[in-house]
Amino acid sequence: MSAGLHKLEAMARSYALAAVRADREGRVQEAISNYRKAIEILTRIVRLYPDNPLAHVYRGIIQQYRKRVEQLEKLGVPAAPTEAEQLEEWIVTEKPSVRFSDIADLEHAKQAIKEAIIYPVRRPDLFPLGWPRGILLFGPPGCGKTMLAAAVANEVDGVFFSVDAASIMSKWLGEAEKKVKMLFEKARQAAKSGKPAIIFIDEIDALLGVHESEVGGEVRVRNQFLKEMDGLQDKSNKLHVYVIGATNKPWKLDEPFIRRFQKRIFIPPPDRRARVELFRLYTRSLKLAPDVDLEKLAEMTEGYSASDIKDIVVEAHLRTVRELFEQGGGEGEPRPITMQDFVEAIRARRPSITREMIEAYKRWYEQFRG
Ligand SMILES: Nc1ncnc2c1ncn2[C@@H]1O[C@H](COP(=O)(O)OP(=O)(O)OP(=O)(O)O)[C@@H](O)[C@H]1O
Repeated sequence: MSAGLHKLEAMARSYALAAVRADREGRVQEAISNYRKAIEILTRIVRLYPDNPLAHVYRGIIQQYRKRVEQLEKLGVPAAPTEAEQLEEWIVTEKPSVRFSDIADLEHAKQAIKEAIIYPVRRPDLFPLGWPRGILLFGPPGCGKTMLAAAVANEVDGVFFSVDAASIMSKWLGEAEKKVKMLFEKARQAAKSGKPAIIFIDEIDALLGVHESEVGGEVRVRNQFLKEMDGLQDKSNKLHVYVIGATNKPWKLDEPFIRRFQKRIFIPPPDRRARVELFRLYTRSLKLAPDVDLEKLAEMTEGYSASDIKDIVVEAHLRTVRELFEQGGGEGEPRPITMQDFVEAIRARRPSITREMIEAYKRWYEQFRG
């Protein structure tokens, strides 16, 4: 008997037990939810393993649980959230406030994104051969991938759907596929109402999954995703739905996946000049002592990400605030931040990015330049 079947049966059993226990103890919502999960898994078992000798027993149990769920629902308890409502919880559709001008450096990435999204949104007539709908941002953590995606949505006055791939990979079999479908459906609806839709999927490599034992569940999520991407790319499709995927581990993506992201943009760690810009950006509203030399700080922070640099500035500033509370009772203003504050904040923090990481990104890019 397959390990997959065993695993499913064990899952079904544990939901069934939880459901019956909750039912017996009067916890109606919990009982309904566990019965439903047990039904879902048993249905899957029956579908995947129709020749299993216990299949007819499972069918009987499914019927029985369905009836019980109906009875419990009739007890007048508040309706459980619908599937659509549950699925909506993990999609963030906030309007981002970040703009390109808030992002230090990354000029080539900004330009590439303008050409891939902003120009086609504004003048689709200038792109008779079509344009890419999938854009992959890859590079070390904390260097602006999320910021860039949010800024694009803002610049085109679009609707921003931000999801984390790990949160799509729900532990309930089948649900992850539905989530992917629903995400694209919502984006298409938004685009039909006239606004460009930007789907941002962080850590997109997680969509490929790692647990092969889940009876093909992850393969189906991946296939659903590829199918949705193909739908967007269809030449006759004039809707402005774009998918921006971000990853720190592009080498985890397989070829069919990579192919759907026609545009691949490397988001590098900040170089010396960019680090000066970041220090300037983040110290803009702070009081600095005359000895603070931003060029020198940039020189000292090779290998630090943009996010690290922000944290260093926060820490240096915090030292002055801490002092004000510890020594001055919290009255008045903190003293200006000195070079020493920055140096100590840098010392207390390791750079997040190594030379080997950069080499690995470059090697990958050489192979899949887009
Ligand atoms: N180029 C940049 N200019 C200004 N601030 C930046 C830049 N890049 C990153 N930051 C700062 O670092 C934080 C984290 O950046 P962001 O979330 O965009 O990184 P990321 O590349 O998406 O990282 P991850 O892979 O960890 O999701 C931002 O909220 C911002 O404060």
